[in-house]
Amino acid sequence: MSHDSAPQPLTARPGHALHGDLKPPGDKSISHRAMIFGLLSIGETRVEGLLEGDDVLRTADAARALGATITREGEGRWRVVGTGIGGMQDPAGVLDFGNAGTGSRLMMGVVGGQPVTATFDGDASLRKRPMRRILDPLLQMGAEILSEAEGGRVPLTIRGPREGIPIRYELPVASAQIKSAVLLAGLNAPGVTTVIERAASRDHTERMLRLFGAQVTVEPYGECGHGRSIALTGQPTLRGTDVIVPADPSSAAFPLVAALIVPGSEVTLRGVMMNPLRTGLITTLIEMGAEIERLDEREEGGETVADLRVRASRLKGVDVPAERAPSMIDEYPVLAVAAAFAEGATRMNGLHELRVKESDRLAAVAAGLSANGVDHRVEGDDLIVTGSGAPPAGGGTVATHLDHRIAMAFLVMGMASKNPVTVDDGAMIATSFPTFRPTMAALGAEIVEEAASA
Ligand SMILES: O=C(O)C1=C[C@@H](OP(=O)(O)O)[C@@H](O)[C@H](O)C1
Ligand SMILES: C=C(OP(=O)(O)O)C(=O)O
Repeated sequence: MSHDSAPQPLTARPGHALHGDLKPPGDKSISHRAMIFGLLSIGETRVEGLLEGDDVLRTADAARALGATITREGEGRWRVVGTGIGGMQDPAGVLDFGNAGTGSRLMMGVVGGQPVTATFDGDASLRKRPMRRILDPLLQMGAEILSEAEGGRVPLTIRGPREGIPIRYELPVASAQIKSAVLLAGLNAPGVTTVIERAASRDHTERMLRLFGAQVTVEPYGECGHGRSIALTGQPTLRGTDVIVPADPSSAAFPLVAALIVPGSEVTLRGVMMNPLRTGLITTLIEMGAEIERLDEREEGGETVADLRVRASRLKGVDVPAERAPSMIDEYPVLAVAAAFAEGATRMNGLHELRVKESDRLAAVAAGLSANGVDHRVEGDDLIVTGSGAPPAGGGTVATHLDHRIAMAFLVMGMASKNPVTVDDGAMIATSFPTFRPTMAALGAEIVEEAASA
C-alpha cells in the first residue's frame, strides 16, 4: 500500500475464548506467482482462491502493464491471458509495487530476462529494502540497470536483453525471492540456468514452472543435505493452466497463535497449505507443547493441505535452530508473541534476514516486547524471549513501521495479555490478510479502531 492515507491505530483487548472455523486467505507467494506465470504463458490461466490483498493486486497491475489481459471473475477467481516469453511490451508508466518485496523482486527477474524496459518503485518501506541481491545476478544474465536509488534500491530501471545468458548462481543468502528472480530471468536464456541454495527455501516457483510446462530438475546439494541445486532449461513455451491457491500458512499463523494463547479457545483452520518448506512454525509450536491436530490431509492444486484443529495450550520455551528459519521466515514476529506466553526461554537463532523485511523485524519485535513488559534480549542475530507462563502485562503501543506482520502479531498479543495492546497503524494488514479483522471478530476477538493522533 502506498501510505497516502492517515495511519489507522488499532487496539486488541483481552476477552472471551476464541471459537469457530475459518479458511485463511489464499497463499501470498502462490498468488503473486499465479499472476506472473499467467503473464509469461500463452493462452489462458484461471486462478481460484487468489489472495486479493494489496501486494498481489500490485503484481496484477504490473502484469497488465507488461501486456497481460487480467480480469476478476468473482471472489478469488481471476483469469489471465498472457503474452508468452518474449512477447511483452514496455509499460507506459512506473510499476508501483507498494509494500511488496515478493512482487517487485520476482517481476525484476521477469523484466531482467525479457527485451523490455521498466521502472520499479514502491512505498517508503520498499524503498529501504535491498535490491542489489536481485540486480547482481540479473547483470550477469545480460540485463542493464539504467538507474537506481542509492545502495541499489527502488526506484530503479531495468532493461532486459533480447536473449538472456544462462548462469550458474549460488545464492548469497537463503531467499526464495532471489532464487525465483534468477529462474524467471532464465526463462529467456538459451541453455540451462542453475541456482544453488545452501538451505532450501520455499519451492513454489519450481513447482509452478513445471505446472506451466518448463523442464526443471532439483537435486540435493551440500554435505548436510539442506541444500538444493535447481536447473531450468531455458526458452520453453509456457502454457496457461488452472491454479488453485491453498490457504496461506503465514496468515493462518495469526489465528493459530491467538487460539493457543487465549484460554479456553478451540479453532479449526481449513485447507492450510502444509508444504514442508512452509511449516517451521507448526513444528516449533508443537515442540513448545501446542495442541495442533493435522486433520484430513489431502492434495489441492499440487500442494498438501490439511485442516488444523488448535486448542489453547500451556507452552514452554524451546530452542529454534537457525536451519529452520527459511521454513518460517515470516512467522517469527508471531512466534515471539507465543514465546511471551510460554514458560521459560525461547531462543530463536539466526534471524539476520528479519532485518531486511518490510521493517527491521528483529528491532520492531524487540521494541514491541519492551512496550508490553516482556522479558527478552537480542544477542547478535538471535532473539531470546523469556516468559513466566502467565500472560504478559500488555498495555503498550507498538510501532509497526509499515509492517503488516508486526501489526497482526501484536494485536494477537493484546487478545490474551493482561491489558489491551495498541498498534500505531493497522493499514498494512490489507497487504496480506485484508479480512483479518472480521475473521478474528467472528472467532470472538475484540479489535477496535483508535482515533489517529495528529
Ligand atoms: O518467495 C516468496 O514468495 C517469499 C520469500 C521470502 O522472502 P525472501 O526470499 O527474502 O526470504 C518471504 O519472506 C516472503 O514473504 C515471500
Ligand atoms: C516479507 C514479506 O513479504 P514481501 O517480502 O513480499 O514484502 C512478508 O509477507 O512477511
